[in-house]
Amino acid sequence: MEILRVENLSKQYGGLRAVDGVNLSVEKNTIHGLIGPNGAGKTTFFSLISGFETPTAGKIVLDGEDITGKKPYTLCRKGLVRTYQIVKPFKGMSTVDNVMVGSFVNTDHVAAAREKAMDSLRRTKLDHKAGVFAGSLNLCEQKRLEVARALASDPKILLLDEVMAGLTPSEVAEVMEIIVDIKRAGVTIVIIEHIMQAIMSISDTISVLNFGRKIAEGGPKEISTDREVIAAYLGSEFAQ
Ligand SMILES: Nc1ncnc2c1ncn2[C@@H]1O[C@H](COP(=O)(O)OP(=O)(O)OP(=O)(O)O)[C@@H](O)[C@H]1O
Repeated sequence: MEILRVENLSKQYGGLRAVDGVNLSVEKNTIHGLIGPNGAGKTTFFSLISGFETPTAGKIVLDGEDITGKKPYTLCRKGLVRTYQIVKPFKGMSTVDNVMVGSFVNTDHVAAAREKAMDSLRRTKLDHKAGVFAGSLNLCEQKRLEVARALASDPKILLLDEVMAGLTPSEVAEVMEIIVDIKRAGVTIVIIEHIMQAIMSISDTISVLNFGRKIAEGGPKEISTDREVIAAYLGSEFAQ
């Protein structure tokens, strides 16, 4: 069953079409990977879906409702939330207080918000760091904090922007496990990631963007052998 549909989505910056007529459908309770070379339009695509940018053309439908042009806060209340490529915790606040910022989307009660935050920290294996300043967390912990904060708002669909970038292989494995657990708990995930081995092993479906256009879509096996995808990443001589 479909949870998110994007029709002919486009974003033009001056003469540049960062996202160019993309059609895409995300199935409920799946992990949908979004890959493509640098500058392909992946982050812009996320910004359009999550309401941080307004599309030049096209339509975004969440659970049957047209959400095109809706603001991030409204979308968050409807269950669509994103994380950022660059982590920005409130460094002078504790880890749990950072995560409570997400909880307050759905509750005004401090005790309930704290409980939700602690639950999110357990799911991201950060509960032992609840009381420390977020500024003292290492990169992997800060990335998990971003995920915990998003989870605390109780999303139906979670957009993850490069949550594994800059991590060691064992940290990548740990984050992969956390993401699969989140899916198992019933959350649909759309994920941008450059680490191929990670995206290939956790995604149910992968869409490939290149110069703002969707050039391929399918299961990991199909994508890894697609000539156009190989050409986009490695140069056309490799696809011959
Ligand atoms: N606010 C903006 N104004 C003008 N051009 C922009 C803006 N945001 C993005 N772009 C351009 O749009 C194109 C797509 O950028 P985007 O960041 O979405 O790509 P990406 O696939 O996320 O890349 P990366 O993998 O490097 O993060 C790039 O050419 C970029 O320079």
